[in-house]
Amino acid sequence: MICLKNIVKTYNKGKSNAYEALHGISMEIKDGEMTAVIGTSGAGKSTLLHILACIDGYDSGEYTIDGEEVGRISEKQMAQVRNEKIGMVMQDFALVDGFTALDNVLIPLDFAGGKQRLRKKERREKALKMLDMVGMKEFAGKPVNNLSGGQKQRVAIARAIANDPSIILADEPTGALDSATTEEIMKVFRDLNEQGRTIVIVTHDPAVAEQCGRVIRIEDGRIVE
Ligand SMILES: Nc1ncnc2c1ncn2[C@@H]1O[C@H](COP(=O)(O)OP(=O)(O)OP(=O)(O)O)[C@@H](O)[C@H]1O
Repeated sequence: MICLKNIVKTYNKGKSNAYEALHGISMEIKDGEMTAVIGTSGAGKSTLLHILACIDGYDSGEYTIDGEEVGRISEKQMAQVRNEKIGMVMQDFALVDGFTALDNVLIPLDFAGGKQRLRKKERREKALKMLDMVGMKEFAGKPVNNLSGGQKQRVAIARAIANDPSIILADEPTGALDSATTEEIMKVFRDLNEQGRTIVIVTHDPAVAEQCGRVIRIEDGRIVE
């Protein structure tokens, strides 16, 4: 499903401060796999995740999702792939403070275009269903700034899955959480994986990596294990 062949990524390409962060990454992630990406600070984990998420481009190599080469499509098509196929979860939750949990989950549903677009009432029902899936339905009307870290991350996961993406990419999703809350959030990811979603989690935490079916270690911009 996800296939990277010899991906090279240089920051500040062509400038005096150019820095090659990925030196030729090749890997395959199959449908339904739950994969951890680990490695020391600066190894290139976030860089790789941003490429997978179609947030960042790359210099050379080939990246295909479901056989479609991402590098060859337009910016607009890339945004479409991002919206339809990928859900992102960040360490700092990236929720809109002051918005309720429900309104945060509604954001991707309100932005969805084309055949994915639902009517207003259906969008609300869908958002509530997503909150229910992560155990947060009863908090739907609460402003997210009044929630705990673990609750915020649940809302962020509900938002990430709102448009039914097949791939969930998470960048240190438990980095701001204590170990008990980390365990709860990992249970949410495992449940989503069991429902068939492909999950890639960048983490520093061995306890998180341990719960993934597969671990990819990156050092110095290369896969070493
Ligand atoms: N926007 C940027 N401009 C220049 N260099 C960058 C940029 N982003 C990252 N880098 C460099 O690329 C390398 C890989 O960074 P990346 O953030 O992918 O590492 P990481 O493994 O995610 O690290 P961490 O665990 O600390 O988040 C680092 O040396 C970093 O300094």
